[in-house]
Amino acid sequence: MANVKLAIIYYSSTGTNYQMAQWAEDAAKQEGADVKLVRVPELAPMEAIEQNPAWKEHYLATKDVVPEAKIDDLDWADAVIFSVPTRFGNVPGQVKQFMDQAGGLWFQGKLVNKVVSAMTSAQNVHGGQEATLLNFYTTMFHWGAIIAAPGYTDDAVFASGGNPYGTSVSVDGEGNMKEEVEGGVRHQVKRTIDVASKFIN
Ligand SMILES: Cc1cc2nc3c(=O)[nH]c(=O)nc-3n(C[C@H](O)[C@H](O)[C@H](O)COP(=O)(O)O)c2cc1C
Repeated sequence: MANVKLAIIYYSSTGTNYQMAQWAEDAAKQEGADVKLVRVPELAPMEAIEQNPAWKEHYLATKDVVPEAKIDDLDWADAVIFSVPTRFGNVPGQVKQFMDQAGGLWFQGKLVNKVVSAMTSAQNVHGGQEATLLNFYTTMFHWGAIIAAPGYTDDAVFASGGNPYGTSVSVDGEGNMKEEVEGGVRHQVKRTIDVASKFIN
């Protein structure tokens, strides 16, 4: 039985989605998947990043440590976990720019049947987490991808706030997560790998 090739593609300004992506990486390794953890390239000018100390600190801490996501990672992967923060109920421009480069793969039909699942964060408890995930999944419909949303398939979903579209968390002004969502992340990854394994073997 071949291992599922799982790309974990995240964007994070201040570390929340990086933490979620790291939990996802650990869970995927425990499931025996071939895992790539990659970050969506930063597009903001350094002057903007420097105005937010938390953003600057996270950017400098990860820029030479975590490989940048490449469109080839989408081609390589059987399954993809995305983790992206909420920007006014949608994905950050950095993520949109990355996804917009997938046109070539899409045209060749190479995104069909990718098994995908997404996670997010926002500052407020009701800050648009569900909207961000639904807006993101619209692109997945266009790919012909198979969305392995958590639904209510495990107690870990309820314990993580009960978002059936994908694990989501809220963060306070200091960047601390307000809910315990690690269990939800781990369940979402396991479910994504389980679904993907049905397509590759
Ligand atoms: C331009 C911008 C728009 C944002 N919009 C929202 C929003 O609509 N609702 C909300 O609760 N938080 C909003 N946030 C807060 C981010 O979602 C939050 O900082 C992010 O989830 C933290 O994730 P990170 O640490 O991985 O960057 C916004 C932040 C920025 C910079």
